[in-house]
Amino acid sequence: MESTADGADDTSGCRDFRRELELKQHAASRPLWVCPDGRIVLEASSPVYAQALDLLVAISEPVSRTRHMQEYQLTQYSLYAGASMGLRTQDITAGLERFSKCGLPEEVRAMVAECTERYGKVKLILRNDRYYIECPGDGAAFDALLHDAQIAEMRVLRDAAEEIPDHLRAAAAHGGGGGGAGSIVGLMGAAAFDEDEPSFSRLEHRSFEVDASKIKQVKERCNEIDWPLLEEYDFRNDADASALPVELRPETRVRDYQQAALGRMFGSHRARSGIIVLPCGAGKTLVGITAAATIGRSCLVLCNSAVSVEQWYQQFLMWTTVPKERVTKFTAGTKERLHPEACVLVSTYNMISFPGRRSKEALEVMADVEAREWGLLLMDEVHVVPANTFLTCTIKTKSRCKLGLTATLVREDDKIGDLNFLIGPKLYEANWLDLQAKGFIATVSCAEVWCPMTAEFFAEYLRQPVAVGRQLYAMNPSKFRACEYLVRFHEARGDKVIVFSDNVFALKKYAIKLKRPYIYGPTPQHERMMLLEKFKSTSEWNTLFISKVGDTSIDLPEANVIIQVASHFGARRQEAQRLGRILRPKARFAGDSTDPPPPPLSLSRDVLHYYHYIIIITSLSLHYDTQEMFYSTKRQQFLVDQGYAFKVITNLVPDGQDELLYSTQRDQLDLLREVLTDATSAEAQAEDAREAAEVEKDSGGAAVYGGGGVSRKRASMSELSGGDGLTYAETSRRSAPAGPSQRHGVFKQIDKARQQQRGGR
Ligand SMILES: Nc1ncnc2c1ncn2[C@@H]1O[C@H](COP(=O)(O)OP(=O)(O)OP(=O)(O)O)[C@@H](O)[C@H]1O
Repeated sequence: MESTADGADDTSGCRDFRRELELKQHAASRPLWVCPDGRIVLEASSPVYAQALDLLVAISEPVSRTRHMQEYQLTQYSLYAGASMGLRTQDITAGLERFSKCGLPEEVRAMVAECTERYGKVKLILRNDRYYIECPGDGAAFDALLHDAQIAEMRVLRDAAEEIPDHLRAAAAHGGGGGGAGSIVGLMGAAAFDEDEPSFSRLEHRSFEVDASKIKQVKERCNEIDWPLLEEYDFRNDADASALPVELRPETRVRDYQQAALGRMFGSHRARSGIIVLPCGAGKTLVGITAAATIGRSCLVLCNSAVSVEQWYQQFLMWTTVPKERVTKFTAGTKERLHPEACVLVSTYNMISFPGRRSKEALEVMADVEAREWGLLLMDEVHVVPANTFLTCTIKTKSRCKLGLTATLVREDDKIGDLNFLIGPKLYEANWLDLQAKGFIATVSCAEVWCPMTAEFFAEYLRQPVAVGRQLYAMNPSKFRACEYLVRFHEARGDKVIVFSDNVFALKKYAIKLKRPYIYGPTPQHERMMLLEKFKSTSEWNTLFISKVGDTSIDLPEANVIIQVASHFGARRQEAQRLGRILRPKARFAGDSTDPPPPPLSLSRDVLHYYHYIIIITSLSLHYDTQEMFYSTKRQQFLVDQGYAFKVITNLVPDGQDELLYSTQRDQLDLLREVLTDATSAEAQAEDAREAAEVEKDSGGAAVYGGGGVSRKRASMSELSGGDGLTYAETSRRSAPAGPSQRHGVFKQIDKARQQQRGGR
């Protein structure tokens, strides 16, 4: 490899760090490679893997977590999260130094220092309907904010004495406040009791009030001047909010990873706002409910769809002792008034942010929602909510603490940064493979089935416009036969199969030809319920064809096989969500049952296995990728990064399967004619439009199906994780962990210095 003087290799994007990093003694027993650009590689086989992982989860973003090697990236936000959990600069550098095979690069030290010294030092507190900025014990932060002209405009000037909150005033009376209330903005020197420190140490609580209607601007400005706000709620000392009578039921057992996630939220005996990331089916709902029960104040839950509202409602009653009358729903179909005392309200993002005219009942509920100071705002599936809807919800509701829950902290619309900004840092992210190994989520085999296009379809594919091309690969006879083969194979094993097709035309054709039921947007609710019930509880139908309405609003706990025949573009989240449909292990395998976790996958018939197939059309010659291969690779990226290896099956259907449909050339040509006539028909197009509208409605306007913006390039470790020697080398330009524009200032300065050095040579 040709590399430049500083080790950078411009052609491959790789860098050779040998000159910069020197191996330490006993390097082999240390698990980390820490690169000067903040990338960290962790060896999963190390005996101190678990300890090193704990540190990395707290301070970095996972990029790729394959079975043997994992890659992480230090970012501004990840270090912010670490600092907000109480990790000090020296804790982080000492931890990295201890586990690193080489001396810690100066750049990394500088970045850790710069980010952690400032983050977590400025807090935004809601108290008695007023927002305060507090800088406990940090005079530099306080001075910087106090002297900032833009923040000065958003301050609220009141009488200084009024500024001191009751609990601090009481503390001051008992403990003797240090310093005096000095400035016109109510500078306080009151002492506070910190539960973290049993010695009752006194902290200087410098604070001032800011305009509640300008919170977004205040946050933005604080970010700009590098003093980001941390939202923390001292719920134990909140005498103003009435208590919610809620406790977890004695039989509720919170799993260890759920506890670990909650530990990150409540580590300082206060509630930190932020995001918890757990795989689908790992029990985010119980995590949210436990957080609500811990805070014990009014809680507003926002979800994506009415189906999720119902699930949250039921689970609140199932896991906790909260009186039924204290839990209400607010959806298009159910508009219950809030309990006048502390309560739980479950609603959708759309209901809260709806800009149009509302019914009288809805107006009344909304007035209650807006008037109340919520102890906790729980936001489910935060990664899918459109940025504006999200912003409106956070502005319309006043909450002391916000918790976002998600399975996939990836978006195709480049808005992930907004979540950090509007909710808070990521508090915890579970490792999918660890939960799989413990039996909490199912062990799934993933495979990409490659089917070469038949010659006649390929000739048309090259000639036809893109939209028709899509129908040609969705309806290709070789794909159809692969699907039919898999359906029959798995049905014969007693499996329950879901076939996903985003292409309505193909969905109907497949289902009708194979004589299996299908559900798509226009399927009436009662028919959906009937079909799902039959699928779940009888052996009459073991395969169900579903369009993308199944991504968000249909609960399919019985399925253990997913086959994907046609998908829209390259949304990584959608892929993960679909896999999530089968991740919930069936009762006998769940990690909290007394049964042992499932054995490693084999094809024995007495064990329930989970399969995720993606059938894609390849070009005849395999000399170039079809568009479908291109998008499929992009879609898999997230799962590959979670450690899933996709096996490639190139010869799925054995010879002599003549009983499969479209086995003769005549049948195939008939199909081609049918596709060419129907695919371009106005009816097919109208159908697609109806489907899109239906999905939009079901998901509460939250469907984000990404496309473009993809570049093919050699990626990091996920390249190595493709099954059977295949490399998965595509990554989204937008999702690349540390592109130049996302890099921290320290790295930018270093890059600039390097460029200047090079220029000078
Ligand atoms: N601690 C626990 N003990 C027993 N069962 C649990 C526990 N936590 C979660 N579950 C069960 O696991 C299943 C999945 O939980 P939940 O629906 O909250 O998952 P999720 O993470 O929200 O998944 P998705 O993203 O697919 O909605 C549910 O049946 C739930 O009751």
